[in-house]
Amino acid sequence: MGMTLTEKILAAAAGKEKVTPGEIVSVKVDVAMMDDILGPRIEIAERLEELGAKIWDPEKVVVISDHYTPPATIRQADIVKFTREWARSCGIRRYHEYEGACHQILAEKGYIRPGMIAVGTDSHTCMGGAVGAFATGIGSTDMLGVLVTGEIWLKVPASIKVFWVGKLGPGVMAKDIILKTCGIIGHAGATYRAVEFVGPAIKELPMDERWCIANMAVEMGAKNGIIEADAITDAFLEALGLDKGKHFSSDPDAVYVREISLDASQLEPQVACPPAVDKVCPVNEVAGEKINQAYVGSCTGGRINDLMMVARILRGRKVAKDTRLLVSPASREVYQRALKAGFLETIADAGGVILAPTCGACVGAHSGLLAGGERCISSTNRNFVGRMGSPQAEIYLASPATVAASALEGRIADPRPYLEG
Ligand SMILES: CC(C)[C@H](C(=O)O)[C@@H](O)C(=O)O
Ligand code: SF4
Repeated sequence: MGMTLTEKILAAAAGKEKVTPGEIVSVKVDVAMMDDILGPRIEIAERLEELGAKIWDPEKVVVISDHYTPPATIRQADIVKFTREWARSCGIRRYHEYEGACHQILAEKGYIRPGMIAVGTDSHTCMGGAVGAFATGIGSTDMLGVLVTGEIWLKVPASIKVFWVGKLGPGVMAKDIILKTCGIIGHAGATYRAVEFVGPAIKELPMDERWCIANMAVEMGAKNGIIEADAITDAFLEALGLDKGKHFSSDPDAVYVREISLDASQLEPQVACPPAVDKVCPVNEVAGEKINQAYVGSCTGGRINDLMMVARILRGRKVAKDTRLLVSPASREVYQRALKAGFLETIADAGGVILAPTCGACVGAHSGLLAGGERCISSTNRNFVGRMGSPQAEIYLASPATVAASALEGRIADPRPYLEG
C-alpha cells in the first residue's frame, strides 16, 4: 500500500521507510517560526531562561513581528520591542518587523522549501504546504520543545484528496477554490487531516494563488494543507536563488480517507457569509447586500496577483460613495512591487486607501476597523464575530476580485462583468 505526499515527508523527516496515519513520530524541524503575538513573550523566553537551555539551531528559527506592527497600543509596542530584543539576544539572524504578515514573509523569502517540516506559532502556518512542505501551526509550549530539541512529535494525519479538474474562468480565483472546498468539507471536517490539493486546475495556478489555498486548510480544521512541488515551485525558488528542496509525490496506490472531485470551469465566485468560514454560497446568492467597507489584504489575499486583479477591476472607475476600500499589501516587498507596477496608484485613484503591510486589520489587532452594524467584504480568511472590530459588525469573505467589484458598487457584487472583453 502506497503513501501520500504528507506521509512521505513525515517518513523522511522521521528517518523511517514508512509511516501510517495515526502513528506517532518524532520529526526533525527545518523551520521554526514565532510571531509577536504568540511567540517568545508567551512563556517561551522565560522558560528557556529557567531551563538554562539554548536554542538548538538559531539559523532554523524565524521571528516575525507582524500582528502588532504598527502597534495600536503601548502594550503592543512593548511586545514588539521585547520580541526584537529577545531574537537579537538569541542570535536569531532572521528577525523581521514592519515587513508584513508572517506567512507571507516565510513564503516570499523562500524560508520554507519542498520536503521541509515547518512549524509556527500561528494557525495559518499551513500556508507553507503550498510548496510541497509539511507546515503546521503549533502552540507556544510545543514551540519551546522544538527550540530546545529541534524535533517535534506528530500523529501522522490521514489524508483527504481534493481533486480540481477544469480551468478557472475570468474573475474566479484560488480564493473561490478554497472557499468552495471549505463549504463542502466544513470548518471541522478535516480535523487532524492532511488536505492534499491535486488536479489540472491546481497545477496551473501560480505560486501566489497556491499560497492562498494552503493558507486556509486550517479553516477546515486541517493539520496541514499541501500541494505537490513542481516546475512552478522550482521556478519560484530559482528566482530567489534557492535550491529546489526535496520533491515528494503521492503514490498511485496511496490511501485517502476521503476524495472529493470538483470542476473549476463550473466554479462561480464564492462568498463565506458571517459568522463562519464554511457558510459558503455563490456570490449571486448574496449579491446586492449593502457593504460599508471592502478590505484587501492579509496572508490570504494581499499578494501582488491579488493587487493586480483589484487594480484591473478598479482602473478608470470609482469606489462607491459611503464605501471604504482599504488595501493592505501582504508585505513590504509586495507593497514595493505593486507601487512600481502602478497598482497602488490605480487603487488610490479609484478612491481606495492604502494601509501599511500588517496583520492588524485582519485580526482586529488595531482594536478593529468596523463599527457596530457595519458590513465588510474581505479577502482575508476569517469572519468570526468581532474579528475585525465590533461584535455587531458582519464580515463576508471573498476573492480580491469580488471585493473590488463590491467596493465599486457599495454592495456585494459578481466581479466577472468587470472582466469581460
Ligand atoms: C492571533 C494568532 C494567534 C492567530 C492565528 O494563530 O491564526 C491570527 O494570526 C489569526 O489569523 O487568527
Ligand atoms: S490570518 Fe491575518 S492575522 Fe493571521 S497571520 Fe494572516 S494576516 Fe496575520
